[in-house]
Amino acid sequence: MYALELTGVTVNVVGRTLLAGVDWQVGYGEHWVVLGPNGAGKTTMLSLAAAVRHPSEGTVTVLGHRLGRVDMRELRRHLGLVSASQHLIDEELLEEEGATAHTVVLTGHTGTSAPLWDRYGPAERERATRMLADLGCKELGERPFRVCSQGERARIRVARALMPEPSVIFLDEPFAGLDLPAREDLIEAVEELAGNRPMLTTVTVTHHLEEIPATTTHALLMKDGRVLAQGEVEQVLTGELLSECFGRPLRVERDGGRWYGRRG
Ligand SMILES: Nc1ncnc2c1ncn2[C@@H]1O[C@H](COP(=O)(O)OP(=O)(O)OP(=O)(O)O)[C@@H](O)[C@H]1O
Repeated sequence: MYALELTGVTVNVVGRTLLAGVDWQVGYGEHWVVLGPNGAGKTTMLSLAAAVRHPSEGTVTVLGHRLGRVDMRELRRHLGLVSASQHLIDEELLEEEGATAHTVVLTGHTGTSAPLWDRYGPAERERATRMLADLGCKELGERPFRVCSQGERARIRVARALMPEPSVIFLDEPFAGLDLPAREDLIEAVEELAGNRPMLTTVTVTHHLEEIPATTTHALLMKDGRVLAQGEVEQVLTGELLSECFGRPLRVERDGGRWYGRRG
């Protein structure tokens, strides 16, 4: 059984096709990167796999449950989504309330923007502290989220998404806007998550080869709402396929498990 399975998936909105004929299978414990130019359909595909929206045609099966036949809210409890474009929590509200980083992570337990204090016991508080530690930011626990840097917030968001012990975590451009040290810290944290949680499945959308964690096992390239290539990362991240995907000659190099791209 796959963690995620999309078969013949199409997404149409008025007058436009955002995805067409997408087939994709993600096994448990695999770590995928999804690449493609702006507007290729990456976020749209993620929102299907993360049980946020339904396809117009085709089937989407998440953790063995077919969308359309399952309570999406219940299913989402087993999925962690960190996305700049799909705000799942009202961070402004948390900032206004002066919520600490620890409180923001705790809200991941209930999947709410506001903390539901009567739902958090010692076990949840302790877990929130552990999730912050796993993301390398234990010292931020009592710091107001409002004053945390972009890099710190990025890690706090991932810690929050891990609170309900999801089977799959989706990271939609998690490194956007981070400076080099913050980016490297988050990449290292994602690599450690993959290393420490053998059953966790991850799907990361990014624009830059430099941002691909070394633990990535598979890659999928999108172009114009279609899947151009998918499979094991070494087979897919080639100069030839990336040049076709982005529409200009590109060269790809690998060093120490990480990927680098430049014009060809
Ligand atoms: N509800 C909608 N109605 C019309 N067009 C939409 C809608 N949602 C998305 N689109 C369009 O669909 C295309 C794919 O969007 P999507 O956000 O999936 O792309 P993406 O690959 O994630 O892009 P980016 O790298 O820029 O984030 C874009 O051209 C976008 O403008």
